[in-house]
Amino acid sequence: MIKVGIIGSTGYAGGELVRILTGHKDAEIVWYGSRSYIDQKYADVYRNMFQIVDAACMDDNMEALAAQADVIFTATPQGLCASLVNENILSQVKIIDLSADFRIKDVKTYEKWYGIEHKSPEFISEAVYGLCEINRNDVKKARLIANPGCYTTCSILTAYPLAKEGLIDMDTLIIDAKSGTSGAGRGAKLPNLFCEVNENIKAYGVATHRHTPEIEEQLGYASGREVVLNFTPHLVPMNRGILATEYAKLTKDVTYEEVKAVYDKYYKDAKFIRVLDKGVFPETKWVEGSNYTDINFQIDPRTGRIIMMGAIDNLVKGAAGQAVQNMNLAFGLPEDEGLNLVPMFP
Ligand SMILES: NC(=O)C1=CN([C@@H]2O[C@H](COP(=O)(O)OP(=O)(O)OC[C@H]3O[C@@H](n4cnc5c(N)ncnc54)[C@H](OP(=O)(O)O)[C@@H]3O)[C@@H](O)[C@H]2O)C=CC1
Ligand SMILES: CC(=O)N[C@@H](CCC(=O)OP(=O)(O)O)C(=O)O
Repeated sequence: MIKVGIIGSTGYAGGELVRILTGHKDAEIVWYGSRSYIDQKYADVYRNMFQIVDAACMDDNMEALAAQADVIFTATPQGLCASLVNENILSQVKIIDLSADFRIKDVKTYEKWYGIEHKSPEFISEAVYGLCEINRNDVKKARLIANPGCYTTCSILTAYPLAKEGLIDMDTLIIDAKSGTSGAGRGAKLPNLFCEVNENIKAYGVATHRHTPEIEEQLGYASGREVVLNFTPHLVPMNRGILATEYAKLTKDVTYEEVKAVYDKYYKDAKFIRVLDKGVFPETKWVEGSNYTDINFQIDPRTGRIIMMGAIDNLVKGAAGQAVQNMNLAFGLPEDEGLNLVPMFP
């Protein structure tokens, strides 16, 4: 049994980790970390866990937790994991960080976009970017895994095969993405109040969103060149889900079948990626509650552009599901253990 500690178990991403790991046959949660609910029953924080989780919440003492666990998930605000991790901890336990602390390889870029000082830059280079479908082999050997962001997971997976094969002109790539409000976490924030979000759609972080450099960096590795792109996120009145619509000029004349073959080349064995049938486009409802990424595309011969679309559940493939997928890989388990979550509808 893998002993799991979760720092930040009382947030939305942490709560989803608890939900998924409760059904994982090879994992046992030994630490329900919290800042605000220490010593209170976890099931009082999330009543869906009544009679399922009996434990009380604990603090964020990573040193103490490292002595008890095989893996620690940090589902905490930006900067916290970097401030807690050290060599002694990493020599005892694997860490899967759901925040952005170890995602971006250039510390100055991280500090610029996040506006905070990085407290343990010495571990950035060894951290593996945990986008399982792309970095599967490195994840298996990693002791520190940087779980990708929700917008980034969806945006990168949607464009990755075409970027890798040089089929799209990276200078023309534009990503328009929409997210449900759980993406902003459980903490009370004025822009996320019911009256601000309900019956409303709004762009935010325009030209400044912190996922921009993460997407640029990863698609840069894929395409073998520097990528600078426009990424515009929107908040939509739903609980979960991300839909990314991406536009780029094609570098050559290609048919539907040729592009489909490129997606199949990269994803045909990827359990959690579903390239949809011709003319069927991703919808957030069809992936909700699951670890799937649904993808499809449409060539527009009139403009010479391709329109690519991807949908995920931000809390599952965009956070906790992907984190568990990373854990499975890192511990030599089947990649889908505990993750056979059938999408729910309606
Ligand atoms: N929501 C999403 O869709 C996604 C989130 N993420 C990332 O996951 C992380 C968590 O996000 P999310 O769950 O949405 O956020 P929430 O605001 O819902 O939860 C934050 C969690 O962190 C804990 N926490 C806050 N401050 C501290 C602290 N100083 N010390 C210890 N624990 C602390 C909170 O504890 P308590 O409640 O007990 O005070 C809570 O458990 C973030 O880095 C986020 O960027 C990544 C992908 C998707
Ligand atoms: C709707 C909403 O507010 N979403 C969050 C992204 C959540 C996420 O995945 O981002 P990280 O893992 O990088 O924190 C945002 O825009 O900041």
